[in-house]
Amino acid sequence: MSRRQVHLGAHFPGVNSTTVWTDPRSRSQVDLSSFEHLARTAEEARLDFFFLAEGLRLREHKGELFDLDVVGRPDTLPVLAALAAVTERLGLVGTITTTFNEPYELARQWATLDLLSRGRAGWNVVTSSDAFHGANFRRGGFLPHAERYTRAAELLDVARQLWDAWDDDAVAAAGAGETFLRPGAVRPVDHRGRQFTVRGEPGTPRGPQGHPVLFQAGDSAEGRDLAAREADVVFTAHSTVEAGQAFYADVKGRLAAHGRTEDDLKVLPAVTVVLGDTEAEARDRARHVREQQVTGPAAIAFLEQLWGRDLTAYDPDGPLPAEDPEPEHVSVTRGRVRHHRDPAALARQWREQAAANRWSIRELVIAVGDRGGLVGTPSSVARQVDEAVQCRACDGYILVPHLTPTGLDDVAARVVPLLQERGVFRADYAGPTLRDHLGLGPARRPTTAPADDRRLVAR
Ligand SMILES: Cc1cc2nc3c(=O)[nH]c(=O)nc-3n(C[C@H](O)[C@H](O)[C@H](O)COP(=O)(O)O)c2cc1C
Repeated sequence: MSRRQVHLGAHFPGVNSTTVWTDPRSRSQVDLSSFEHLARTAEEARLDFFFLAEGLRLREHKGELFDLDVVGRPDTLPVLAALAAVTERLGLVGTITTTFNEPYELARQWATLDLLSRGRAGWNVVTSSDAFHGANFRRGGFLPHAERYTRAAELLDVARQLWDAWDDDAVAAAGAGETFLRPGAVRPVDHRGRQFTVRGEPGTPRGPQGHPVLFQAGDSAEGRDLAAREADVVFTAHSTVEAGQAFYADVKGRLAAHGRTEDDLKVLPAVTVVLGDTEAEARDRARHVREQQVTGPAAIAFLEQLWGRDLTAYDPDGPLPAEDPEPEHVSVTRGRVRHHRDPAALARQWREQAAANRWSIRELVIAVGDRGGLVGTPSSVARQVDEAVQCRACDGYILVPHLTPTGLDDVAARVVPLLQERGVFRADYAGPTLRDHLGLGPARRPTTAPADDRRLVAR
């Protein structure tokens, strides 16, 4: 039996604590040349797609803008549209929330990107984390967690109706015949739901993929259900083999209820990669990267997120605070997803870990914030990627470099050829569209409605 094929995406390292902006090789996170460099590198290596995250508000810490790592980024869709002009085959995937947008405008924008890129558009659907982001939008507050997913489901339903309203061959070939549109090839949409009312014919012709490839990132049961029902790819943070296998089994186990099979949904965790000529050199480099990511002030700010109070009097190279966090004050940081269910218990656990290993605050933060990632020689990293895919921990990875924009260069030059040699990664693109790269069939409409609100998507 042939080996399962690896899928790879390139995450633009624009913002966040993984990005090492103090490195002298770092360049702008907003300049077109940076996006272009990463995209061209990814395309030359025959990666499946380029990937952009979305952040709709600058993070705050203790009432001020959080300035210890990179913040501020351009809007997703114009960046992808610009990249469509400088790449030929690479998939172009971006994150856009369903919580603050309207389905008509999103369907139109994604269809436009799919047209401009000739079938390379992919939409990472997220529902956003908190009311802090909501304050920037006219909805003001925020939808409760479950309602965000109900809204996402209805929004996707409307978007699919809009994408399907034009037939593939609705428009006559230029210069042929007297009528521009084939009669009956564009049908009106008439949707009246709890969140949206949309009536009329959409103004944008159908893109080459029909529907853009749909990604989903959200880890709750509702998020996983949305992925199982609607998505072609799920983006996850479960990047270790053990956590990945559990996530993979869970999310793929949800597919049958929607008449779908394992191959219909790809699981792609975010992962960092650090290479060296020897294993020891790679480990040293990984350690150096972590030390650059976790400066002394960053370590203190990280602890303050759990303790919920100012800890700047503490020495980052000294021991952890002896007192416990006060739960009612927890979360002095806004705009970043954190799930500390029991801060006091976690603080105790960290204190014990630090004492047992003789770690300072900074060493503790370096250790507990480390998601593992792929560290090793090019051949050991290629083997790790291959094995993770064969043992169903994932279907590949979204690679998250720590340097903007050159962080993918070494992986592209040194690891991808080894994956090709192993017979698990394409030597060239098999087709022109992102659907082709991911081995996905034609765009489909979901066969089942959301369990909690079937009325909304009855058709
Ligand atoms: C791997 C991953 C990547 C995400 N990326 C983004 C992002 O770029 N922008 C964003 O607003 N939310 C992002 N999210 C957060 C989701 O929007 C979601 O709101 C959040 O995970 C809470 O939903 P949940 O309870 O279903 O996990 C991401 C989530 C995951 C798991």
